[in-house]
Amino acid sequence: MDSISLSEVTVIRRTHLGFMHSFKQPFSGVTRSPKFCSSKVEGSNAISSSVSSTKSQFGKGESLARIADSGYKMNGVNLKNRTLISSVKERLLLDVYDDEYGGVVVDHGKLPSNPYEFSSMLRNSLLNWRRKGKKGVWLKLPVEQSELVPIAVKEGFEYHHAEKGYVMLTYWIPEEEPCMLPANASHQVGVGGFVLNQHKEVLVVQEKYSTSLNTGQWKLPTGFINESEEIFSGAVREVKEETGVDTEFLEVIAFRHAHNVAFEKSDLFFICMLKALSDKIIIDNLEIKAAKWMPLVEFVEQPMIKGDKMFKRVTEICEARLRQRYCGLSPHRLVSTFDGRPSSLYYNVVDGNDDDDPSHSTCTADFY
Ligand SMILES: NC(=O)C1=CN([C@@H]2O[C@H](COP(=O)(O)OP(=O)(O)OC[C@H]3O[C@@H](n4cnc5c(N)ncnc54)[C@H](O)[C@@H]3O)[C@@H](O)[C@H]2O)C=CC1
Repeated sequence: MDSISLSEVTVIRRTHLGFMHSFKQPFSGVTRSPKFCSSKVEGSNAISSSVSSTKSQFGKGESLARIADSGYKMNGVNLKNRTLISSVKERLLLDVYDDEYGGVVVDHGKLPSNPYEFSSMLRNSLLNWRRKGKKGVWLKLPVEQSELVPIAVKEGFEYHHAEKGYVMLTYWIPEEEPCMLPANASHQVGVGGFVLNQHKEVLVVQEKYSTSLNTGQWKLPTGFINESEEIFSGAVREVKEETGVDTEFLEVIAFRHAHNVAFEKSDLFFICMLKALSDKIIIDNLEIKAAKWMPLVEFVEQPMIKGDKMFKRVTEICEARLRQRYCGLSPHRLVSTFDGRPSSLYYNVVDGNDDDDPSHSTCTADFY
């Protein structure tokens, strides 16, 4: 770990005590004393005078290591050896690891439980990171330590994203450079299942909750995929959950990209063709009012389908696929050296005579 300069220690001690002083009441989260950010606080004089006399002895920027070697005593703490210094430094700075972009990620497993300690360590760490030329700071605060959130915000951290168990905050240090931290995830991902049975009937549902425009309309089963879930398995799961029908995923037939759909987030909606493996319908009463098999010709003639450019086009594409005049995308599991992880690449092979992998042809799959 790097040494920390005396001038930094001055600031550290002053801000730490200043913070402690401002909390005469038990820590209360958002409400805080106006003295929170003040460095001119009662009790800091003794420290600054004692440190300034040390400054004249060692000069500005002198390292703690040298002070320790000299057996210097500061505020009753005898800094007489490096072990002690290292323990002082450990208490002063948050544990972090470097990221690959010149920034740091705070180790959330080693956050101090005491808010006062956290505040002090965060300030000291910011000074230290700034001095080292660090760029972005990622600070994940678990819900069990939510009392630390207002402290970080007060120090200039911004919300990046939140999940049930934590909030992630970020801080961009270089004032002269634009913030390069990537924004939070911008999209939700939905799936819709076009399921046909051997009688050329489409599986359709009526949603329990819908806009007045959609009320009573028969539509394809739709839903959202879960975190770490594949599009192909999400589509099969959604159809099964809503209707009880088992299916096999065949192809992504098209996808729609829309913006400002859910709390300013965009929406990617993958329309998937699935092969029915069972017929029996058991609806999910929580989400679905009714479900049934509807003849394809009847489905196409519905006013909501005929009168809507998007639904009409989707249906036309599905029909073209049934006539084998169109080819969707099927998933292929691959491991890339880029990240060493398996992932799904969706593509098709038009003529089926691909020397590399003829089985990749997707246009010949049967639907029923
Ligand atoms: N529903 C439709 O007619 C259409 C849906 N899509 C796409 O399908 C995908 C999934 O959308 P939908 O099935 O409409 O999802 P949705 O908005 O109906 O949500 C799915 C289910 O989550 C629950 N839910 C959602 N928000 C809730 C809330 N605020 N409070 C309580 N429960 C809530 C409900 O049980 C709901 O049935 C999206 O990508 C969307 O763009 C595309 C075109 C039409």
